[in-house]
Amino acid sequence: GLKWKTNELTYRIENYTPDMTAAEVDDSIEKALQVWARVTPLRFTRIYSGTADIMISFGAGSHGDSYPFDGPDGTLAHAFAPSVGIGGDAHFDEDENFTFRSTKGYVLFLVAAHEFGHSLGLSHSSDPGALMYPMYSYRDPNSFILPKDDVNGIQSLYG
Ligand SMILES: CC(C)C[C@H](C(=O)NO)C(=O)N[C@@H](CC(=O)O)C(=O)NCc1ccccc1
Ligand SMILES: [Ca+2]
Ligand SMILES: [Zn+2]
Ligand SMILES: [Zn+2]
Repeated sequence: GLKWKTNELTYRIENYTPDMTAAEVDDSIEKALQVWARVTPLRFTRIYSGTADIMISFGAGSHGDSYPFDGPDGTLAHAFAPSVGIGGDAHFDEDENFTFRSTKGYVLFLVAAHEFGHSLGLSHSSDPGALMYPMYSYRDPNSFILPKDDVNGIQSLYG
């Protein structure tokens, strides 16, 4: 579907990557959701069992859907547009090295923020400075500001 019909969404972290501590994964996911919550009426509540709107998991190769991952690099993650079932879910390629703040590997916060853009209904942007640009580029997570193109995109759906 195009967008969520409600502003109150739930998420669940189903498993963890061994690349980082659980607390670092939790913080990365929370901060990535806050990126979008800050510029929309959307609110995210974490649940620890059952089915959430946004189910978050790490897996390598074939991992339970029709889109197997491809080993190190290439595809880093994917997420499904809003809908029932797999809609909204975000899967991260465990064959990547995810990091908390380091430039070595891929910063989970940045990848997750990009994926949650898809989970909320955004497609890729042609603006090279946009978070939703197709290719990962490192930005300091501590000073990250959502680019205008992404603000416009999400507010056109949930403004
Ligand atoms: C066709 C899809 C499944 C490719 C996939 C993606 O866009 N996922 O949202 C992906 O992992 N793209 C790579 C780039 C590539 O495969 O060429 C990427 O870096 N995505 C994560 C990303 C992109 C921009 C900012 C932050 C993170
Ligand atoms: Ca990969
Ligand atoms: Zn998947
Ligand atoms: Zn993408």
